[in-house]
Amino acid sequence: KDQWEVDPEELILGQELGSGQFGLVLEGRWRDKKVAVKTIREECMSDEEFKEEARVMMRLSHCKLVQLYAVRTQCSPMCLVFEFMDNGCLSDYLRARKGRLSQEAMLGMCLDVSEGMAYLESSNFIHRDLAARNCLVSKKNEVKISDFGMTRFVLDDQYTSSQCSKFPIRWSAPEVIKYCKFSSKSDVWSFGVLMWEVYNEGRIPYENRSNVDVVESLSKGLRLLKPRLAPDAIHKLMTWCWKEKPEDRPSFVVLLHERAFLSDL
Ligand SMILES: Cn1cc(-c2ccnc(-n3ncc4cc(C(C)(C)C)cc(F)c4c3=O)c2CO)cc(Nc2ccncn2)c1=O
Repeated sequence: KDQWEVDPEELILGQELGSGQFGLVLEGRWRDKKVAVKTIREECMSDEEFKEEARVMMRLSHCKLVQLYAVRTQCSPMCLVFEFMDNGCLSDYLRARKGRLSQEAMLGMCLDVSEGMAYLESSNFIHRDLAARNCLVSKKNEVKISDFGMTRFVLDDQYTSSQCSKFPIRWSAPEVIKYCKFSSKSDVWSFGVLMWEVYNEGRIPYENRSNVDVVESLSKGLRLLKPRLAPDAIHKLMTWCWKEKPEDRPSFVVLLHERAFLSDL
């Protein structure tokens, strides 16, 4: 028995949190902690490679990543036991607090995400779908990164090929849209869009444009406009994240040390 294998007796399942990408997500209790339990339907995830990956994901541990505590792979449906994030996903959180978000709160959210992403970057782990909808908010209003790397297990090719409707075009770097070339620098592009979401209180990027229009305007060098609430220094960082060439974009560790992010100023 792998030490990460959860003991079914220890896991108490509660009510539904949502129907996640791979199956139901339930509230639960595990070893006196409140948890979120993700059940994984076999038909929507390739089994073996996932088990191996689960061990990698459990080794990724950082205060700004949603922690994977344990997995149950020995019986179906497989399930993943995560730390519980009381305030749900960041996009809903932003929309619910529209008009009430302070500058400190918005800057803090961007800092939280850049810290978690700098850790993933240093672990050579690419998220592949960084967006406010894939970040979660804790009881203490900390933002943590969720579902990193999980797109690789999505069997539904509506998600995975960039021509299809469910592909996150509005968060994707040009080289991802054109050649599916993922890297930490393509995560940095997505982080720029996430900052835009935060300072636009959860609005959809390129709101009234179709995916085709978005791709076309990006190729002409057009970019998202500065959100009304964003200071110039933050907008400058966003546009740096949206440089056409990946090598011209900052790394997360460089972003972390940017003046606009140094909260001690
Ligand atoms: C850990 N966790 C997960 C969730 C939760 C619930 C339902 N779906 C999801 N999602 N959301 C998004 C998602 C996205 C993917 C991609 C492969 C990247 C496309 C893969 C997933 F597997 C999920 C998933 O499972 C989550 C996110 O994994 C909700 C929590 N908390 C709350 C609290 C209050 N209200 C609602 N949720 C929580 O603490």
